Amino acid sequence: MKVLAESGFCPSTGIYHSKWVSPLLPQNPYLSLPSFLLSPLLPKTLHKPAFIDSTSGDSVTYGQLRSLTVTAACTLRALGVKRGDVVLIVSPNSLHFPLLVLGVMYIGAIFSTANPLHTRPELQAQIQDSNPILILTTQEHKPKLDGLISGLLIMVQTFMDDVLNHQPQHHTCKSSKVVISQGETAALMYSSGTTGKSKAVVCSHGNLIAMSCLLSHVWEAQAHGEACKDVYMCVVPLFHMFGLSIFVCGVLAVRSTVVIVQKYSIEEMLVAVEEYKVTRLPVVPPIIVQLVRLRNGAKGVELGSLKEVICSGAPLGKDYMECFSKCYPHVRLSQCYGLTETNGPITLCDGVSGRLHVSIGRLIPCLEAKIVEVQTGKLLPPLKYGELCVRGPPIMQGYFKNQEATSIAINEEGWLHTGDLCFIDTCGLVYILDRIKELIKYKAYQVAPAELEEVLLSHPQIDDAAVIPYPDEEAGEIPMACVVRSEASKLKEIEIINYVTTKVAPYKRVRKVVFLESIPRSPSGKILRRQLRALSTYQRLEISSRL
Ligand SMILES: CC(C)(COP(=O)(O)OP(=O)(O)OC[C@H]1O[C@@H](n2cnc3c(N)ncnc32)[C@H](O)[C@@H]1OP(=O)(O)O)[C@@H](O)C(=O)NCCC(=O)NCCSC(=O)/C=C/c1ccc(O)cc1
Repeated sequence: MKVLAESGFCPSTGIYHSKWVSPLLPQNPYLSLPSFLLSPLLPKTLHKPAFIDSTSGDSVTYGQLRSLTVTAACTLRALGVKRGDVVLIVSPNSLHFPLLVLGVMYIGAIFSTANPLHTRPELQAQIQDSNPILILTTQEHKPKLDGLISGLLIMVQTFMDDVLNHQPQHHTCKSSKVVISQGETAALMYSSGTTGKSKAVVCSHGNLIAMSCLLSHVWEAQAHGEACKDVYMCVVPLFHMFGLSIFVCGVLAVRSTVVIVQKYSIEEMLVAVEEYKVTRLPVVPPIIVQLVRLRNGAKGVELGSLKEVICSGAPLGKDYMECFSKCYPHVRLSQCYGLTETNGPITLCDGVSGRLHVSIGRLIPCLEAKIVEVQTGKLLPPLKYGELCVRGPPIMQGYFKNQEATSIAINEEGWLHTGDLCFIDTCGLVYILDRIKELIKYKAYQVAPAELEEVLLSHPQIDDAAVIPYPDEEAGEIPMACVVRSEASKLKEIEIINYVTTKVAPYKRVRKVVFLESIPRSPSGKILRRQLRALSTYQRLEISSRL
């Protein structure tokens, strides 16, 4: 088997291999994510802050994180949470969030999250699917959850008060430590996948341990063994995989510090970057857009400590990349790419510079990729584009209780379909051209058209509907509804927008409507989304010619 050194492509198998030497992943089959991340702590790490709250300045050191994880685990046990039980967290970012993740996983329970902006019916659907025994939430979000669960509903603050009050007893808890195998489920993280409604991704301890090791391997190489000196800022949600993988798996593995921002605003972020001398800032494209606008608005932001801004979660326009580099010449802008289904980033820009930053980087160690021609299934060599499929240790176990969706996403050989149209160049750099999957990305949040179509069809005056992405400078894309009104209906755009608004989380709102005679469908009834997207392009041309 001959692998081409530059691209990592093997012509005889059609597989692309990571160019990184694979680090040895932990071989012990009985290892949990918390034990892997926190067991061996050097004396100098014990007193180093792992997490800092940007507003209050409160912090949790690595030593405290370890002991509080054990106490949180004991407190959960005392509440009746057992191995295999699901614990759902409905909370925005906070200093306690990572501790809750680790505490739940420490006793072999399963950690799950929901966006706190979800409506009561959206939360109810998720609760019915994962059946949590305990929900931890905040006062603000409690009313939406009251009565939805037969188990316990506890405030994060109350839970934390309990944890902090019981700390001295943690030795008794330690003695009852559970032996957890790498194959056990650690988390259920919801994702729309390539099609349909939200589904729970089953993440094993082994998946998350692999992600931690692989991120740490690349970051250490990039920082010449001094990755612990970096200070990260967390402005993206920890309840999604992008945030969770970077700020819990990656950062703890390299023993860096994370400054957590509870509620994002560009002003708060910039003040905190300066105050805490942040060096690496993972963001999503709308934040880059805001940073560029701010600089163009001549506000004096220097971001002197910042070395790298890492953008992911949705496509970043080339123009904005160029503007950003002009506005902030001392800051390297790089991209990375991953899915909830890959448990975090699977490509990283490891120091690429110049024009190459339009690439999403190279495959992380231990990852294999294929570029598959969509029509024929043929495997393609460098510079030819097709669907990116990936295989390796961080790839999910499957979708929870959903064999059908799992077998569509992952084939028998373990290849995950990403639903993204990509090519890999002769140097092994990966580029995304387009999305084959149905997803819409509003501010890098996933919006599943099928979910909004169901809401639209529930309106008595709507006969048929389809939802497609419509480009938007600030949000990346907005959901646009194509609607067929029932006969004699005079339903207006604003009425439809308001109707959907009452039923879904704010980021899923339909923000534009067009009325059609019919929705183009295949003979089997499938919406022909490409045709509709062409129509949306036509609409834009029409609008701009009228301006
Ligand atoms: C920081 C952002 C960019 C901006 O925040 P924002 O502008 O303050 O707004 P929000 O997003 O918090 O809120 C959305 C909407 O809800 C509204 N909202 C707010 N709270 C309220 C309220 N209490 N009442 C009613 N309305 C409200 C808010 O005003 C806003 O409305 P609008 O202005 O119309 O957009 C935020 O959108 C954000 O964090 N986006 C990132 C999302 C994200 O993490 N995506 C990744 C998903 S996981 C995944 O798919 C991939 C995994 C992955 C893995 C590895 C990788 O490398 C890459 C990816």
